[in-house]
Amino acid sequence: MQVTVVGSGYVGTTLAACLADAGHDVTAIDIDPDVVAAINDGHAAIHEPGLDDLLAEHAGDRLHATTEYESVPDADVTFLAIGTPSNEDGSIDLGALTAAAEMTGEALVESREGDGSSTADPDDRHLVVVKSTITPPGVGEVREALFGGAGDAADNVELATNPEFLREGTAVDDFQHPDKLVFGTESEWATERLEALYEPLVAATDGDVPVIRTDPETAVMIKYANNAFLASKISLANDLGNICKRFGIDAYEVMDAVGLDDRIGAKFLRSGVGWGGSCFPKDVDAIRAAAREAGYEPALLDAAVAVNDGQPERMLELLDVHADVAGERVAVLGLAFKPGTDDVRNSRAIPVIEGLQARGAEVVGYDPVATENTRERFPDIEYADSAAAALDGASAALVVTDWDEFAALDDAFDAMGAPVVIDGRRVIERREGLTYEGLTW
Ligand SMILES: NC(=O)c1ccc[n+]([C@@H]2O[C@H](COP(=O)([O-])OP(=O)(O)OC[C@H]3O[C@@H](n4cnc5c(N)ncnc54)[C@H](O)[C@@H]3O)[C@@H](O)[C@H]2O)c1
Ligand SMILES: O=c1ccn([C@@H]2O[C@H](COP(=O)(O)OP(=O)(O)O[C@H]3O[C@H](CO)[C@@H](O)[C@H](O)[C@H]3O)[C@@H](O)[C@H]2O)c(=O)[nH]1
Repeated sequence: MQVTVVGSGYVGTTLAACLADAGHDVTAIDIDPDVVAAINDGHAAIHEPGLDDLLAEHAGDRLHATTEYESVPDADVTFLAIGTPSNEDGSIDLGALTAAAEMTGEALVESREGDGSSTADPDDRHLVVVKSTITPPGVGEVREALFGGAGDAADNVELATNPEFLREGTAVDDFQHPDKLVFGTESEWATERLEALYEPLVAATDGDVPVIRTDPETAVMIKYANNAFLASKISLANDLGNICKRFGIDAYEVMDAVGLDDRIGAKFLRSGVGWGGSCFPKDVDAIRAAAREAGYEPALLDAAVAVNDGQPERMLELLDVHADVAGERVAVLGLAFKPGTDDVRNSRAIPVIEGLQARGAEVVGYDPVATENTRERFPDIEYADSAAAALDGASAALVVTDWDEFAALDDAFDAMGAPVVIDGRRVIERREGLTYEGLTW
């Protein structure tokens, strides 16, 4: 199939590379020429394990990147994978996505004018699929932008939604081995087209991927329910973990046992400094705002956010018990919102660094891949080239991201003055000579 992917960020680049790998001819569009140049050069503008290998294999062959929308009319499917960030009040900002939808519609008109056709040709229908995470009311807004751009050509265009569940750090593997596929369509034709598109991917997984065929609004609600559930699950683990800490009980021992209950499951029960990233915070905020707009107060989701927002400060309060860090060098180990990515959007490192700065500490940060992205937010703190260099001469260390390499740190703590380690992710072993506090254990 001919596929166009509009937006080449974490989701769009993964989608484009994996669809090319599945045998489709893919054009990746982005307004950022550097992103386009990187893809055509066979590597990604972001850090995502496995992605560069796919780009190196398919760029210039089944995968091309461009800043132009020219490939849209010839595509069997055009995906919109544009960011949907938060407005100040937490509601979804659809500005970039509706702009891209309108440009996609306009590209279809131009092709219609180009070939002189004036009536709807049922064999020449265009399926435009929203990959971005959008609220149910947002579906109508994107449809309006797309059809508005398409004008008279709109009768040949159909909108569908196909939310994405991949995680950063494991994006390629998640996309290639999905737990489920969700097709939100308005016709059998659109459903069949999506089935045909995903067929090689499903076949590669022995064909046992559940497919949910539903309407566009239900499909996007499934995505929010998914993220809201997972974020709340972690917040519940954090709430219970904070209680455990008060009683001197190890929350990990407790939750490991709780997770053995089939009805609960073992995943996403790791308590600590909380959930960050480009998805959970903004998506939980967006669905809370949409619920409120519709006249419903989402009390449980409000509480999940409140617990999450409190965790970085709880970490700093534990530090206060052991050290006055004013004027002291303090290491922050891990800047990315999770291991395996260079993404720092809503990383828990941000409130932790701000809290340290408010205490007058001299912050030195270390992350294997997220330093440059953090520098944009905190240009004036020191950045170390290794965890050991960050710890050298520091009077305290705060572990914010569970990178594997931190678990291997041992002698490096000897270079600290009077070593205090506050572990927000349970990666460091307690050891002799180390004043160690786990956030919930
Ligand atoms: N990041 C994730 O792990 C993840 C997972 C599932 C779903 N999602 C959802 O997918 C969507 C995209 O997320 P992301 O993290 O990939 O975003 P991103 O910010 O990494 O990428 C968006 C890209 O779109 C480009 N862009 C903006 N306007 C454009 C336009 N008019 N035409 C062409 N390109 C344009 C930007 O330059 C950028 O490269 C969001 O709705 C997000 O919630 C993200
Ligand atoms: O037990 C856990 C698991 C995760 N986290 C934190 O939760 C955040 C999110 O982690 P994760 O879900 O692994 O990464 P994301 O890439 O944000 O993926 C989430 O958000 C994506 C965007 O919507 C969805 O597609 C994914 O299904 C969903 O897991 C990170 O800060 C993690 O440190 C915990 O604190 N405890």
